[in-house]
Amino acid sequence: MRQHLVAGNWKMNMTYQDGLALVSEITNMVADEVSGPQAPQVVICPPFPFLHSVGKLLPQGSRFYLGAQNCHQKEGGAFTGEISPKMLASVGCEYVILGHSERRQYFGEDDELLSQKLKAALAAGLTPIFCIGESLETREADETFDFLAKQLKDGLFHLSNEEFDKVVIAYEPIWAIGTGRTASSAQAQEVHAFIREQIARAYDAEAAQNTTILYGGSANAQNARELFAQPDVDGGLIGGASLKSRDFTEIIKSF
Ligand SMILES: O=C[C@H](O)COP(=O)(O)O
Repeated sequence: MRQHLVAGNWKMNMTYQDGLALVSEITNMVADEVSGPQAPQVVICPPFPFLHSVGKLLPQGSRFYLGAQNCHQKEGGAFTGEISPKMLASVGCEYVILGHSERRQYFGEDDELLSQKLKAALAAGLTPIFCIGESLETREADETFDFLAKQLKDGLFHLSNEEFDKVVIAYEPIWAIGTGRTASSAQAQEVHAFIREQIARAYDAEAAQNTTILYGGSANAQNARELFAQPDVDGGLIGGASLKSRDFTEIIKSF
């Protein structure tokens, strides 16, 4: 179901102690300052070792949810060092980020592997936050829309209607991630509207309207309000600014 949503992706940052302190600050600030029908769901995505403890700090029945940054494609077995979707669900995770450009770039995750991960995550009852986004080279070559259409088709549109219904999409232009160079609100809106068009073609108009589509890439307390005001931008996948309680809370308040 389409909804306002802000997810904080901590990536490989924070110690356990700092992470728990951050979550306590955020939950307290949000409880005091955030309310109303426009207020988003908030997903906290810490590193694996912190998941269980962070989950315990999230108030039950509140707007907060726990998410992971990745998962393996199998339910279990001899895969040393890996974490299955079932394990994530068992520690209270409800979301998992998949297809982040850092996973694609540094860990060689391709559409075939991501398809398997998506299926596995859905089978375990997790909501995937599936990331797509073009490089600067692709944008400058004026190939953004072809590139994104292919990422959607190969990465996501193999899902059944019922499966697709449970997926959140995050548009993250690679050139904007961690660079301080945010996509303009017009650029974000243009791509988000394009994504909805592609969903309508692959599924139907209702699916397109019901999909939650987040923007990610140097979103911060200063630019979130304008980004979230765009008709097809439903929220954000936040990296750097999710590591500071005041900044993250301001972003959560930006609807
Ligand atoms: O997952 C989050 C994105 O990669 C955005 O990161 P950023 O906000 O640090 O640019």
